[in-house]
Amino acid sequence: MNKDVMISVRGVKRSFGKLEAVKGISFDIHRGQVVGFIGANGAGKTTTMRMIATLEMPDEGDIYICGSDAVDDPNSVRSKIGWVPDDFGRYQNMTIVEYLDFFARAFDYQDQERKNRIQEVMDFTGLTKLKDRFIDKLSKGQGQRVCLGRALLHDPDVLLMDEPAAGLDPKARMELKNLIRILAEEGKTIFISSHILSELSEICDTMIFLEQGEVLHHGGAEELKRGAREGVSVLVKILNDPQVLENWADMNPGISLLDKTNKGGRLLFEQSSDDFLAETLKRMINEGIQVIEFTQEETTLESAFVDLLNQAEDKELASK
Ligand SMILES: Nc1ncnc2c1ncn2[C@@H]1O[C@H](COP(=O)(O)OP(=O)(O)OP(=O)(O)O)[C@@H](O)[C@H]1O
Repeated sequence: MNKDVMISVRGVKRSFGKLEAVKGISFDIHRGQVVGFIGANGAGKTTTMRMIATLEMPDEGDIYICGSDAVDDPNSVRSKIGWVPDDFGRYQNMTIVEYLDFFARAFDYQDQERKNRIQEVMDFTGLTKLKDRFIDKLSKGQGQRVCLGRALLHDPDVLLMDEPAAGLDPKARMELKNLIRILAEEGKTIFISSHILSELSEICDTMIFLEQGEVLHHGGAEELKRGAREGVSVLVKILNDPQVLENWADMNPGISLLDKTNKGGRLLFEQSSDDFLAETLKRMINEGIQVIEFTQEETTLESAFVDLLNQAEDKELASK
């Protein structure tokens, strides 16, 4: 196997009773990459992450972390990964420093080396000032930093983060993003799940989209936007009844209504050339539509994702 492949998932399946949560997915993640794992609720993200973290066994398929087999050699895998779950067990009457000390001992750090490592991790995650606070009394963001700190104690090459930004306020999200950026610069391979697309696109090199247990897309944000839809979306506001715009789009091949708004709607033009747009606008006006706004929209990651889902649904319907 290529030495640069840090996470390799090959034909992995996992069912719970009759429910096929993960349906034979495959992907590779390379050294130093920050990869977003995106999908709706129930898409199978946590199940996949838990299998990579050796907390769940696949029914079929293989998972390798830095070349070690997650099924046959889970202990070796555990020493190479840092697992940041979406929440963690908050023991009572235990301070942050005691908590980190417990795990540092489990990782076999001795004496001064242990103290130094805990201090480094607390400095990095901004926990030094809070070190004597009880972990069951921390805010969501502080708790998330403790989770990250614990995951970093043994200096793993691979970091798996399940919904790390969920429930954080904007400042805490920004701080988390900065920490992820620094870790990526240090060469760590980071795999992060989330439903928040735009947020991940800022920090991820590539994204893997999961839908009902299958990989729909694996690539960069720009690639996704390009591949999602041909043509261009235009927001049109009119003075007439919005129904007029829908009727007009129905009669014009190559133009369709993406969605209605209270003042018009978003149209999809199959051709995106400026000439075609200018010609169409002229024709709309000549045909009695009182256009007050005509704005070409950039494809957002969210709309690209929705288009991708629609395309997948259309394909499924066509195959039935
Ligand atoms: N232990 C389990 N027993 C039964 N069903 C499960 C179990 N774990 C997950 N599932 C089901 O498997 C599917 C995938 O769940 P999973 O938690 O992996 O999705 P997810 O993409 O992480 O969703 P979310 O964003 O809501 O966390 C869901 O339908 C879920 O109900």
